[in-house]
Amino acid sequence: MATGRTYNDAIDALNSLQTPYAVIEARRKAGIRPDAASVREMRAYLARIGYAPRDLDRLNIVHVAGTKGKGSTCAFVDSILARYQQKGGPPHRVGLFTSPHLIAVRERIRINSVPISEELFAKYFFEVWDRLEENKDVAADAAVSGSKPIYARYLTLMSYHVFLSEGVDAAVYETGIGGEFDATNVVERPVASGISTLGIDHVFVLGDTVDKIAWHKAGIMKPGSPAFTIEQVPEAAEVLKKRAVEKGVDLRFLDIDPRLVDVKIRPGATFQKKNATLAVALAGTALKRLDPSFSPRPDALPQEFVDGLEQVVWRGRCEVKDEDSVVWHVDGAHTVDSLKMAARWFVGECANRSEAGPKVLIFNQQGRTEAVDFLDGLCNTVKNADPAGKGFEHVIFCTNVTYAATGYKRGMCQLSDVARADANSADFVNRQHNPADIANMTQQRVFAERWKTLDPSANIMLIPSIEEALNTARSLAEKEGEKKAQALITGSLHLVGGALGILEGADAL
Ligand SMILES: Nc1ncnc2c1ncn2[C@@H]1O[C@H](COP(=O)(O)OP(=O)(O)OP(=O)(O)O)[C@@H](O)[C@H]1O
Ligand SMILES: [Mg+2]
Ligand SMILES: [Mg+2]
Repeated sequence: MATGRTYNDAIDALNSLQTPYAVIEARRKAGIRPDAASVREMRAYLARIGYAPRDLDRLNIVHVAGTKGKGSTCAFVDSILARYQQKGGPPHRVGLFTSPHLIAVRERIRINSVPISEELFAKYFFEVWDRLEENKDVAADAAVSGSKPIYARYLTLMSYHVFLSEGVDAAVYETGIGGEFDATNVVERPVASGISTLGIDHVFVLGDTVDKIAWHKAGIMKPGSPAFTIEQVPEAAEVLKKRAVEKGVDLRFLDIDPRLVDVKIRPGATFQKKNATLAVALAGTALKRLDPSFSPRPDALPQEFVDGLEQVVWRGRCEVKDEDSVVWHVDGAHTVDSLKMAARWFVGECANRSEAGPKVLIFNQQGRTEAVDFLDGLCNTVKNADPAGKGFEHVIFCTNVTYAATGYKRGMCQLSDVARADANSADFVNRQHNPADIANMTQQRVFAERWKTLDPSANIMLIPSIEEALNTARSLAEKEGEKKAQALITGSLHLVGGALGILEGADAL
């Protein structure tokens, strides 16, 4: 264990808790999945750092699960609550816990919408670390005696300590994977639970059909707490209803809130209005809990809600950055359905721009073999939207390594590089992928083969780093001349975080 106590030391210690690729593979082969023991273990860790689940009641937690739109919904709720906090509250301090991060791990734990500082992160990280060390045997569960929780669980545990120590009185929690067995599911009495759009993702852990996935997500509903969801595909809706009845939970299916009609939600697409609808219901329930006299007019949203929804900042989703020769469209979609949404959004943006030049795709996915099936919808959505049936002229498949020169050191690095990684890059360290696949661009080659069958006229390129991918797009654009190239950067949040870091430099966070 590192001897120092700096932010950098905290990040190194945290990275040592990542499950290595070899272990993930071994578990997958043995068919080991998270189960009820996961939440039991989280409770035991919570006890070791000095809290009982009922202590979490002080946080007035809004808990959100879903396949897509969790983070966006949480960001909307946070932004609405922030308007009340800024007026003097309640709430007086708002916590936000999300995953994954784009640029720095601190992004996952925010107070009043701002990522906690490096100093606070280091302080609370090591307080949790020390308590775990000191109370090795306090846990009722033998499985966790003496051990440390893995990466995502450690951050979840730490977030409770941060929020409780900092006097947070309303906290918004995004689940990591699933719900029933997720680390965030130690909360027993949330103020409200929200389930965003359900679809297919994390098939190994959650199952390969929407009903199995819905079962997991429904696990965040708790008796005594209202639950909300939006329109779902029938198989998912059925499971949610059934589990709500079993648990005795009042689950409401919300149609798009008519009060949003004049609210400028960005992007103005239906999926985002669903996220906003869910957020309005969740924030309203939280505010009512904090202040029983809170009773907004039924026919119009309070100004604080409108401002919160219109002014939300949620980086890496549907972002446009206009440069001299390229307009970058940046979206972290990484499932079949959300990539279709992202493609539709991109096409809409291009259509609004009279000077739109050639279309360029920069795509990365790492580690998920099913990702090759993400490409069909992406390719066809763009082709079908073009009157001449033209898709992307240039298609770049890159790895998730950020920089060309420093390679793995700044990117998703190998175990041996963890110690050498510098302050900023350590947030990107990822031991969960096979380094050989990245070096050989194995997955990118599979993508290229598929794209050739989808669109034989496309100019397909394999590029080893995000930095070089962006530079390639720029030089293609300059060659093409007067019309600005329209680039879509999508497929993974690692790609999007890396790209924003390069495009914005030090200002990225
Ligand atoms: N309700 C939705 N339905 C379908 N796609 C969505 C929805 N909301 C967002 N998306 C798409 O998914 C992307 C990721 O959104 P968001 O970060 O809110 O999802 P998430 O559930 O937090 O995903 P993650 O698995 O990355 O944590 C967005 O950029 C957008 O393209
Ligand atoms: Mg996910
Ligand atoms: Mg998320």
